[in-house]
Amino acid sequence: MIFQTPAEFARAFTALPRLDAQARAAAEARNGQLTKPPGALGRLEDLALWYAAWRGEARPELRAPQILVFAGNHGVTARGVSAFPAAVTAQMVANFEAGGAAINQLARCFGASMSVHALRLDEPTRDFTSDAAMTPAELAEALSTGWNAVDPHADLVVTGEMGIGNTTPAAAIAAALYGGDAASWIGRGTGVDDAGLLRKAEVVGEGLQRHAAALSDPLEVLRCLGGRELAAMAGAIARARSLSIPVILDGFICTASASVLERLVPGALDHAVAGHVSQEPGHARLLKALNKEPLLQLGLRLGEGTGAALAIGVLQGAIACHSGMASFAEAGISGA
Ligand SMILES: Cc1cc2ncn([C@H]3O[C@H](COP(=O)(O)O)[C@@H](O)[C@H]3O)c2cc1C
Ligand SMILES: O=C(O)c1cccnc1
Repeated sequence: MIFQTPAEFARAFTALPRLDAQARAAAEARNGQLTKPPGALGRLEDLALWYAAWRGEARPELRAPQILVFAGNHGVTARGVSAFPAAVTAQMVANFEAGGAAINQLARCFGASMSVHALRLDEPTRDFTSDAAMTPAELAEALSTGWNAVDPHADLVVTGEMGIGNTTPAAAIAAALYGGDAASWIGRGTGVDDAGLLRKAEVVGEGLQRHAAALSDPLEVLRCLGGRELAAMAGAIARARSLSIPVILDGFICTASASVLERLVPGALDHAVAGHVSQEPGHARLLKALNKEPLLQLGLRLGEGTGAALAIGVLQGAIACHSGMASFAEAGISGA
């Protein structure tokens, strides 16, 4: 599907499939019989039930996790908002393709397929303090790239990103969607110093002011303040929902992209869990706003999908226990 306009995307992202309540009930009944004290596997139990409900199976398996890494460049880097030069985005894409990045190692660890999608790296989005980051056609193209990248046969999707400067648009999107001043949503990203932090707050504040009239529409928030890789992540997460494929969200940037969908259609992220909470201070705040409890807290501040990839391991464990354990009756074990 190629969306010509953001409105076409919005039309495709309506009448979303719901979780399978029957499968969930059957999975819950099964969970109650397994050879452990009730609730002893803690959040792993909730995780297995969530996965079963979205896969429509009482005893699901996780066979084909798909990691999608989207890359984009940002005009706002001219404002000195990152500790690294914009050229690093393309250099890291080459590193992903050569298998040398953190996400490559984690994808291999957890048996996930991984693909990298560079979005017009030689055409950075416009600096959002002076102009909308993208035209409607550019936004539609990036949403389409993400939408089409999802393998309909995948049974789990993780979206990651690479884009020097992109903690700044992520903060701007979060502020536009959930309110609060710019300073409360920014963080050090790749490691900017105190002066860099002040610049980021200023830049986000200017962007919010510049586009104030447009910010009641979530797709306009994404178009005016976002970036191509953020839009592609939103497109992929939306497509996964339309296919009832569960999603693990990564860090601040991924979660900011996903928030656009939740604002567009309340409940749009019911098929998604938060893989981790990153060091970027806005991330914990955004997860609270979305009412999502992160699975891991490891002090990561990398992106690329790394935190979500690690959480694939947790989900694998949850599903292995749920679907593989014996019941009390099968094992001949006495109940409480
Ligand atoms: C070598 C390198 C690899 C990365 N992988 C992810 N990021 C992360 O850092 C960037 C966001 O931080 P900021 O807004 O401060 O630029 C994004 O590219 C993100 O994916 C990286 C950054 C660098 C330098
Ligand atoms: O939370 C994230 O995803 C993140 C934080 C810092 C840099 N890159 C990504």
